[in-house]
Amino acid sequence: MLEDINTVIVIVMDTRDKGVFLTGGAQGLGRGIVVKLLSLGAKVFFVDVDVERGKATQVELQTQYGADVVFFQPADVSDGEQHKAAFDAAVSTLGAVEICVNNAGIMAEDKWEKVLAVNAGSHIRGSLLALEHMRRDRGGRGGVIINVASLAALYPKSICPSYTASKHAVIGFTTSWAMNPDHKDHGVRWCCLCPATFQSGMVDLKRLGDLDTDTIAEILQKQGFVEISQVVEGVMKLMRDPDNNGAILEVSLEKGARYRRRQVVDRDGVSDLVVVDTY
Ligand SMILES: NC(=O)C1=CN([C@@H]2O[C@H](COP(=O)(O)OP(=O)(O)OC[C@H]3O[C@@H](n4cnc5c(N)ncnc54)[C@H](O)[C@@H]3O)[C@@H](O)[C@H]2O)C=CC1
Ligand SMILES: CCCCCC(=O)/C=C/[C@H]1C=CC(=O)[C@@H]1CCCCCCC(=O)O
Repeated sequence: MLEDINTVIVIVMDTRDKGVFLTGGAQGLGRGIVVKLLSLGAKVFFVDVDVERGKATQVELQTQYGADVVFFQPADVSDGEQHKAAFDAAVSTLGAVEICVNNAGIMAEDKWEKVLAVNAGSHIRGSLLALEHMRRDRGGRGGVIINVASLAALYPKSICPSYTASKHAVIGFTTSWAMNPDHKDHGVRWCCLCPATFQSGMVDLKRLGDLDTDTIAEILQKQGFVEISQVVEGVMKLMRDPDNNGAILEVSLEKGARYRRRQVVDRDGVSDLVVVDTY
């Protein structure tokens, strides 16, 4: 029992008064993460391209948690200027950003350039903005960057190749920065989240382009959905676990939350990174 109480205290202290910047917070997983962080005492600045839904979410959450702890700014994060302006506004509003969650994403195989710009481009830009601001060797406070990828980042998915490519890019970028030789001086942890399918605005078969929606609906029905609350807990685990720089956390219905390790192996004198199983 005492152990349980201590655990709760550690979690609360970890996020209380921390400044959070999150993309795609108006609905779905992003909104779930915002709500959880507010309930743990963090201050959250979120952006979304869906202005109406973003404003409604802000009003609802300000009523529940207070007008001085949650802020919304409309921004299309596939546009570099809008994204940077929003990040800068978050820093001046919150004082500092210590947690950055790059979450905004789309599934639209008939618009592959947009898919890459949002799912990969905005995660890369958001991470670089956050690193520059957070890094201790340049006067920042350190922090954690969480990039929302997908199980589709770890396997090929024949029904959504562009989406899958965008998510593979997120893993490659995030784990590469985690291996930076100056990482300890930066004081910034790099993490990836790889959830299985969950019910959200994205699971709208009309948005998958020309694909056979009946087949996909059948696959999804058979696979089942992980709960958003389980995925949010995965994000909290990534934030809390102190020694998980470079972590890839998978969250699935069958296996729950489990880390996947990438390891450096030496094959014939050539160093290589491979995904190995869980720990
Ligand atoms: N729903 C699922 O089954 C899974 C989703 N994911 C990932 O989780 C993340 C969140 O997705 P969901 O909550 O499912 O989707 P969602 O569609 O419910 O929410 C995504 C939010 O991102 C916003 N957004 C989209 N493009 C944007 C842009 N250019 N600028 C700013 N905001 C933008 C949307 O307006 C929306 O509010 C995405 O990165 C997605 O790829 C990962 C695995 C499974
Ligand atoms: C097990 C695949 C995990 C992919 C999860 C994801 O990032 C996106 C999920 C979906 C969003 C809208 C959809 O319709 C999604 C499902 C498409 C993936 C179906 C995978 C079927 C397969 O295993 O090949």
